[in-house]
Amino acid sequence: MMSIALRRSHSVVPRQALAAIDTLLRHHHQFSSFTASSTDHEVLRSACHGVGDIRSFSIFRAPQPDIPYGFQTREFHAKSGTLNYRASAVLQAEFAMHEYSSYEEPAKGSGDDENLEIARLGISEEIVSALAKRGITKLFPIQRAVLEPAMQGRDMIGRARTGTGKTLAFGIPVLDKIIRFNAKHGRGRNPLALVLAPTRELARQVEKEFYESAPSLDTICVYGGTPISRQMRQLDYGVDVAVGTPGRIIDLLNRGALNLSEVQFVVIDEADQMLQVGFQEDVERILEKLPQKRQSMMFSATMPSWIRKLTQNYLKDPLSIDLVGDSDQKLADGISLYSIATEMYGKASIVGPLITEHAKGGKCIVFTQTKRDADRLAYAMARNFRCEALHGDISQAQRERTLAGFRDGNFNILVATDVASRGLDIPNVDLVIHYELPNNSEIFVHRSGRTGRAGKKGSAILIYTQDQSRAVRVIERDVGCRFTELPRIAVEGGDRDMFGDIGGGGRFGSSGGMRDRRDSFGRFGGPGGGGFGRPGFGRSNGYGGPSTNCGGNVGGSGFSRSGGFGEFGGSGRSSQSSGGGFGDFGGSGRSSQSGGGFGDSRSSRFGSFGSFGDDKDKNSGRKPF
Ligand SMILES: Nc1ncnc2c1ncn2[C@@H]1O[C@H](COP(=O)(O)OP(=O)(O)OP(=O)(O)O)[C@@H](O)[C@H]1O
Repeated sequence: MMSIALRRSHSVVPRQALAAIDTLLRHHHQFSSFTASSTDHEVLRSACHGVGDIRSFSIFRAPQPDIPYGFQTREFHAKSGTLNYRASAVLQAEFAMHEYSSYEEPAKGSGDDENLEIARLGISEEIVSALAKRGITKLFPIQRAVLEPAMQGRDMIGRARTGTGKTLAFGIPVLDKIIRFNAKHGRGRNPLALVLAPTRELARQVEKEFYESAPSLDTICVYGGTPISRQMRQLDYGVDVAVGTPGRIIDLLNRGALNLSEVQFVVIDEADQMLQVGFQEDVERILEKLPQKRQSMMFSATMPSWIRKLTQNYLKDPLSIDLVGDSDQKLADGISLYSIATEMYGKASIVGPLITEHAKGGKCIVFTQTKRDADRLAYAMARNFRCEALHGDISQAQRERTLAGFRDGNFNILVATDVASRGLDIPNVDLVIHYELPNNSEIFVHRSGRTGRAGKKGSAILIYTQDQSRAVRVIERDVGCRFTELPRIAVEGGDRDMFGDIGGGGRFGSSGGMRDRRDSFGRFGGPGGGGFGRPGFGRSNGYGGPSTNCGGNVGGSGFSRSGGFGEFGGSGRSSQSSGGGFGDFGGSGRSSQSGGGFGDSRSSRFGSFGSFGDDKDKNSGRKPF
């Protein structure tokens, strides 16, 4: 109880005081003799005596009618434990089930529209007004479909097109139930809801959406790459909803910082991506730790066997809500699709003109396959555009800054790997460019779905080379779409200057300059320095397999780079010592394409385009982000 009360002080208490609070929290086991009837004041006093330094807390103001001790306190559900936390998980779950089964859907209005009006659906006033402030007054179809069964406590597995509001589909019922529960039983320390997301960015976004929809609730977002101590402290203060990536959640469980015994709602968002990023085991371990009596909801774009297994093992009589179904069209309606053919060496050069013509000054995301490509392309484009790269090798803090900058319009072009392809909700992205074909049709749908969100319009352009035409047809078939073919764009500088138009190919061929870019671009035949034979490089069949990233070690001279390629020419293996750097593109081991070397890595991926529609990235076993 005390620690929860202290949590609220975070925003008003100076750092020294927080340090003292931390000390206090570390010693809170000493206060287990406090009775349920202790007032906050008594608790604090006793606590301060407990650590022998009441002066540390002189910043706490005298009790005021509504803000005792200068910070808000948290009311508790039940007076059960020594620390005055709410009742046991079992009891609570019983409360919850009882309570939620009493939810009655309001009488249906006469028109469809009325049934979508959020204010008329019996949802907590707090949520209704928070959503209204954000301009959200009517439910989207997936939200309408989920609301009633979710309010009745049904487990479910849901699916809907990108950008159609899945987060609020599960968010509204979960938040509403917690608000009702807290109103009746007071608030507790351990989370009542747990949301698992496959990426940090997605977790943050879900938490933001939750927080903005029910500001009175305490939400926490936990993920790796950020100090765990802060998250532990926040958990100690008490939360209503925990959102996070499975890895960090396991870490917090192992440290005893996260107690899932009171979780009543669990949501697995983007469940199939959990599989792709290798979180299966963690997800299952977490699910094992949850109380049996709970409501489970899962959202997944596809149903690979692991998801089916999860559904069978962890969901009770789940309802399937599928707003995509076998419908041919898998993309949201507002997205116009274009394709454009180019030579491999000309790809980078046409990105600029495409952006100028189709994004019209608005936001654009360019998707590459590899982190290195994202860096190189962003670097090259930065000459003419405000643009940044986003991928998994960039530190978490920088990733967050980059996303915030993109959201806020500080720059308009994001060059990203598939780390940004799923779930990210960035308002008003006008254009998505598939600089390289995605590994499969699902990824195509997710990447394209970064535009045309929430009923808005947008465009997606797929850049392909002639020998990838078949793969383009496969996407059309799988996604149920048809690309409008754009006229080819003439590439200035011919095949010797693939980055010429956007970044100045000459720069990258030289041996000076930035390490990363220097070797990358030099390798690929920038006129200033690389210039080794594209054809030879292009025809290097059979490289690939478990390649390691060695580009950074390659020196600036064309000689060493071309030496590297020699290594790749048919060795089937790249290694750090080979000096080639081609390993960055860790392809499938099937390069069928001749032409620019840069292109080879990609063509290698799509040499195996038969993997379209599969669950897994079959290309290299490496994650693209
Ligand atoms: N009922 C609504 N009215 C207006 N806007 C909404 C509504 N519901 C959600 N939105 C907005 O629509 C956008 C897309 O929602 P969300 O990110 O939940 O989509 P999604 O279906 O999860 O997409 P993805 O499949 O790409 O993850 C968000 O900006 C969200 O705030």
